[in-house]
Amino acid sequence: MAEAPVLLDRAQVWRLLQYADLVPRLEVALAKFSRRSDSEEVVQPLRTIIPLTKYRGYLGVMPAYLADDDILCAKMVSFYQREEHCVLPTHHATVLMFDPERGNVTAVMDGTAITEKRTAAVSAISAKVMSCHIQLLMPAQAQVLCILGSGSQAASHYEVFTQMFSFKEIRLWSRRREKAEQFASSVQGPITVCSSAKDAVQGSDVIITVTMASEPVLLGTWVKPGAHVVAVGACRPNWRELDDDLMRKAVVYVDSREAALVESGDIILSGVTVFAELGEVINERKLVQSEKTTVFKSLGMGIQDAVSAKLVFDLWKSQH
Ligand SMILES: NC(=O)C1=CN([C@@H]2O[C@H](COP(=O)(O)OP(=O)(O)OC[C@H]3O[C@@H](n4cnc5c(N)ncnc54)[C@H](O)[C@@H]3O)[C@@H](O)[C@H]2O)C=CC1
Ligand SMILES: O=C([O-])C1=[NH+]CCC1
Repeated sequence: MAEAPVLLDRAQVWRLLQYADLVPRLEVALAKFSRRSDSEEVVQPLRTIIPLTKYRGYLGVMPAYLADDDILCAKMVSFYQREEHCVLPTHHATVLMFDPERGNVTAVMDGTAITEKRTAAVSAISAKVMSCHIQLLMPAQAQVLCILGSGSQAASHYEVFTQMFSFKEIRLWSRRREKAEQFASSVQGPITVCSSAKDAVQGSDVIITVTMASEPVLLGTWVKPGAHVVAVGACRPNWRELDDDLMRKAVVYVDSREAALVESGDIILSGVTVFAELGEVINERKLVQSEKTTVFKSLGMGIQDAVSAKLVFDLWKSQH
């Protein structure tokens, strides 16, 4: 009989998952993913999405297998478009880890914390990894960071971007100003709440969009040439966060080409061509066009959850 799975709640996952450990593992996983071609080393089907139309929600199922690392994992994530004043969370996720040899479940853990931290870490990698190459995706003298949205992803992005980079100024805009003010008063650092997205964006070097919007919240005319945009929301083929103008003038990077062409409204509806996967840049198969405005369109991948969950589980085992 297999042992009962270990159960790890949000607080345990949050405590164990530290960016300093997570970022290098995600870089390796992104690189492996973009070398996948016909290999069985990384198996990650497109996620299955079940629409929950009457609740304006979706359930995503995200399995992944990394053969060399012996990681077999599946995340289930639900997400909802809530009314502006609704206080219910918009995302819930659970991760199951399996023993790939025997097939039994070894751990069941909170996947919401994993989703928050791994997404933010990958966004930071889009800025950091490319700045390790001679060409910079992130402007070399980046001084102003702008965050549009003030929810869970805004918080994790704020955390990792302030740990990994030194911005002189951080601007925050949210459609509900009081939420942005609450957020700003809960963190340390040079943060200013802006009254409009345009005010927050103009002159910013790095712009992160972390909203549940389905229409553009970021317009190309506001964006400083050469800025780096990290587009994290809009994960449905008919949702947008960025307008056509921005998409068409930027060089576009993604986490997964297959997913981008099926799930990203910003890419599908603007008709732009994806220049590279982030993993292709890490593998030095694609260069970064530093003088141009760049967009990293993130959708989230099962392998990111898998390496994060493995890290959490290994740390938990080492302490028990
Ligand atoms: N790329 C990835 O790997 C992942 C992407 N996401 C996406 O990131 C985005 C943010 O997620 P969370 O912070 O967890 O959500 P959240 O619900 O905690 O925060 C959402 C923020 O968007 C704002 N917002 C909602 N509707 C808006 C609209 N129409 N216009 C402007 N702002 C609006 C809210 O006021 C709030 O500030 C979502 O689109 C989510 O699906 C989430 C997880 C992983
Ligand atoms: O990767 C992920 O978990 C998600 N991407 C968009 C919503 C949830």
